[in-house]
Amino acid sequence: MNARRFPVRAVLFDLDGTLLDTIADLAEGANRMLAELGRPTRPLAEIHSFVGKGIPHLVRCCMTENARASEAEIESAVAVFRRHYTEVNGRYTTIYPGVAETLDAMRAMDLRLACVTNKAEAFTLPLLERMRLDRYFDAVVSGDTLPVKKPDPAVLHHACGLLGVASAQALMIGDSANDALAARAAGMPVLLVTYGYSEGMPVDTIECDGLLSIATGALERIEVV
Ligand SMILES: O=C(O)COP(=O)(O)O
Ligand SMILES: [Mg+2]
Repeated sequence: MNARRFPVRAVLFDLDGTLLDTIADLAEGANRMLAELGRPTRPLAEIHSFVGKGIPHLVRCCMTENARASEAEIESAVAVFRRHYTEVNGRYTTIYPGVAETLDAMRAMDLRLACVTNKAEAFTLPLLERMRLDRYFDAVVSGDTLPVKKPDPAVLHHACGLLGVASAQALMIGDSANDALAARAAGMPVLLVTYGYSEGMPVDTIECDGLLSIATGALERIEVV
């Protein structure tokens, strides 16, 4: 049976865990931070479960999960993380299979494309350039573009405003509950990839409009209007 196609003029993509596999660089930045602060480093799988709500949240989890840290220590740890992550951002990052083909096909369909990420702008823009993905996007909304991040729907409305489309004419493609909740609240359909980072939650337990094992699967779920 064919799944329902969503009538769309734009597609909004999450970044970490959806377009790019960035976990090795995030874990390297986090562990360099922990080592500098004289704290035990953490396994990659644990850091994986901390990714999704932006850098301040990642650093807070690294500092407080089975450990203690004051607010002042967490705040200065964010600055340490940012210094290390600036050095490693993109070093071990890879593009997931099917992503470039999907973006090429969507551009050929005249869809407007945006990247909407909780990653801070200082890391998002150089990473998109380094991975040669910047050329696909008509708009990029990062974790510190607005005072709020996903799951707040304001970031998706903001991206649609930049693209000049109504939120109801856009499709969100992400990997976590932050993407799904933001899309639901913004009144747009959402598909989740099964290969990304979902904060330790099984992705098939997150309420959404469908799962994608590879990004190209999205092409069968849209109809350009
Ligand atoms: O920075 C994060 O924690 C996650 O970023 P994302 O929104 O691109 O998945
Ligand atoms: Mg993500």
